[in-house]
Amino acid sequence: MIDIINGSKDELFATLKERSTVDFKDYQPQVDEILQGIQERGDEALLEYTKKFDGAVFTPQQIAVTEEEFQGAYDEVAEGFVAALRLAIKNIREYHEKQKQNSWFTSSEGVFLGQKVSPIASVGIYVPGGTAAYPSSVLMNALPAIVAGVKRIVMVTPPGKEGKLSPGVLVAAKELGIKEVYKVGGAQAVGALAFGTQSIPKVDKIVGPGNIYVATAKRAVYGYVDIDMIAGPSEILVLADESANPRYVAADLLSQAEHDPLASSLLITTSEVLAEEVKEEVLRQTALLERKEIIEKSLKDYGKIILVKNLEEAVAFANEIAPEHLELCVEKPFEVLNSIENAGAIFLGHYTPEPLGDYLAGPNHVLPTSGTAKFYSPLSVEDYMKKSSVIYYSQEALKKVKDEVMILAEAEGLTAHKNSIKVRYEEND
Ligand SMILES: NC(=O)c1ccc[n+]([C@@H]2O[C@H](COP(=O)([O-])OP(=O)(O)OC[C@H]3O[C@@H](n4cnc5c(N)ncnc54)[C@H](O)[C@@H]3O)[C@@H](O)[C@H]2O)c1
Ligand SMILES: N[C@H](CO)Cc1c[nH]c[nH+]1
Ligand SMILES: [Zn+2]
Repeated sequence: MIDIINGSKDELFATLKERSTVDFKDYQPQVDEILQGIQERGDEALLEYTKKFDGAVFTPQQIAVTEEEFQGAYDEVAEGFVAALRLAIKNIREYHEKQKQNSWFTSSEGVFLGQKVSPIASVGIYVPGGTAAYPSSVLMNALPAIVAGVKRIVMVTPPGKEGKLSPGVLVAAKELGIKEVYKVGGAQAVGALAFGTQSIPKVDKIVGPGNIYVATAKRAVYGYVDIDMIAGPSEILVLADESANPRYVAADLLSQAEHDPLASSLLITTSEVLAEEVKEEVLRQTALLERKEIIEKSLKDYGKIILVKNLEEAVAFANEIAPEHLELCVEKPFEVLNSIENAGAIFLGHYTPEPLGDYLAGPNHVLPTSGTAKFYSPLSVEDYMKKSSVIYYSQEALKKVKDEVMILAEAEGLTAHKNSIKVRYEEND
């Protein structure tokens, strides 16, 4: 169910290209119609689409999660869940605290310059919930916003047929103090956050991963609001030499395959023996897992084992693919790290499985996918902050540079610009 390719780049890149073009254009018309419905009819359309795509029937008053629903969720989560969540919150918060940028200012001879950093006022967080519920994505999206100081954090996530949200997702929101949670998902939720409805006031920015409908909607509303990035279906690339354990490698490949039929799981290895063993292990372990159908589809279409001659070739492949997650299951991972240029998150050694990063190591699990790690970075505190330049010149300091400013304005033919300098010295001279 997972093919071995012998060093041929072409076959691999053709598959990846096909995957990255399973794309927006096929879904755009339907998503545009949904967004237009939300823009024109607000809550009425939101409730209609929630019924159509999620099977949940609400009145406008039932969209927002109530305090009773938050409290009830604590009774439903498994033993140990809240303690595990609190450890994850601690690690993720500590990691993101280090990303916080401060305002800075400099001054000399009547000139005061600086950069004032402020949080974005309101942010909408999309927490996926179609085929699985993601309490961990609540933490990954909200904690950097909290660290940044965002005042209004709004969370949306799709309800199940009976109109309920996952208790784990609700507990995660409650633990972080998020009060505004709405039971809507898909493109209609993105539309509600971007344009506002009678029940959901609009936000300034929308963040968070989701399926192709969510990603297409985020792209479409960019400009009405800001967005973080298009974090699409999950990906893993394991780069392994003969020191790797085939059981661990197979398990890590399967961990991402279970997210989505469009997820991609790749192994690049220098060892033919390992390639064969991983192939067998993948079959053996899949039989023991629950989300077999998704895994089998994802591996059939986007699972590959690539045999290469040496580690240099493997690294070149990895940099070209720019995966969301890159595991370096090699004897000397820290040496290989130096040559990695493009990856959302890099996991070193045989005991740093990707799911550790998904849940509680500390770094963010919202990462660039589909090769966009060549230019995008993981979701971070910076995504929730904006900067303003600060400029002060004294009368004397302006006098020193007035001629140069007027020459530059003149060169652009902008006499009103020149005049704004000139009037100050006509009056005072
Ligand atoms: N990068 C990350 O950090 C990260 C984290 C978690 C999940 N993910 C990814 O997020 C995705 C989650 O997808 P999901 O589907 O489970 O949840 P989702 O919440 O993204 O999507 C579910 C919604 O899609 C809409 N929808 C479904 N079928 C539709 C249709 N035919 N027409 C219109 N709308 C439709 C529905 O409104 C539904 O509420 C997966 O691809 C997973 O890999 C990524
Ligand atoms: N691996 C996903 C990002 O691609 C994140 C996640 C959440 N829960 C489990 N995994
Ligand atoms: Zn995952």
